[in-house]
Amino acid sequence: MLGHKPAAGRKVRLGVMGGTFDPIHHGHLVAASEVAAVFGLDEVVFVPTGEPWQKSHREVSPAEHRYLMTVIATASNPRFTVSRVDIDRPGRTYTIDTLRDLRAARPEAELFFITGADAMAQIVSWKDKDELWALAHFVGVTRPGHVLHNLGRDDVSLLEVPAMAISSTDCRERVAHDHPVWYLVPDGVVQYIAKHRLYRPVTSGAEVPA
Ligand SMILES: Nc1ncnc2c1ncn2[C@@H]1O[C@H](COP(=O)(O)OP(=O)(O)OP(=O)(O)O)[C@@H](O)[C@H]1O
Ligand SMILES: O=C(O)c1ccc[n+]([C@@H]2O[C@H](COP(=O)([O-])O)[C@@H](O)[C@H]2O)c1
Repeated sequence: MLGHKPAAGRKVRLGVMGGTFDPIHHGHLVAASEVAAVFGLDEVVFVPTGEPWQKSHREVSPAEHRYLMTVIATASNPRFTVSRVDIDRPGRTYTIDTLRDLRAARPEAELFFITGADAMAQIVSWKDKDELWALAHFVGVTRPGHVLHNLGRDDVSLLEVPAMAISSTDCRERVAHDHPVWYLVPDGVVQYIAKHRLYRPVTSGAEVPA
């Protein structure tokens, strides 16, 4: 098992960072790192979405690209791991399934689902939302430009994390306009995006310059 062993007799504390990660950026990594430190997590598993149904208004990059970028971004941290549960499950991705699958795979672990302020505000629209709370402790983290609400629940924790005004949308737009994403995403992810020409406008054969 990756991650760190807990003290004898204590349950493994497993953070779960779900996201589309198109691409993964330093805002995701800082949020996970801060929650891990404050909640004494043994491991944080990053779970790239398969079909993120609330992002169906835009084209999402193939899951394998998003998965591999997540592996590259987390590789240097011994407490960070990546799970394929959401990308290997056919159909739309719902957190209720993510948490059930992780509970089945890691019955020894106590789960902490990490979510940014924007996603937190959307939870009321998530599938089977009333059943989520029994499966994991939810930790809402601050994000520049969004107000963090606790949904009126005592069992949800709120945490201020270092402010990283970065979004995947902004990273994609920067690449599309030939602007740098160095230091917004990990170096290996910059290279991966360039190597696979992700987020570049598609040029048809007819548009080859003279
Ligand atoms: N800069 C950030 N600070 C804190 N939390 C963040 C930050 N960026 C994303 N998150 C949180 O990480 C999780 C996954 O986010 P996601 O992969 O959708 O990234 P995103 O930057 O919001 O993407 P997009 O711009 O494509 O919507 C969500 O819970 C989101 O709120
Ligand atoms: O369960 C749902 O209905 C649901 C709806 C939207 C988002 N989520 C989860 O929220 C996390 C962040 O999603 P996103 O779309 O902001 O990248 C990710 O783990 C998604 O699977 C979950």
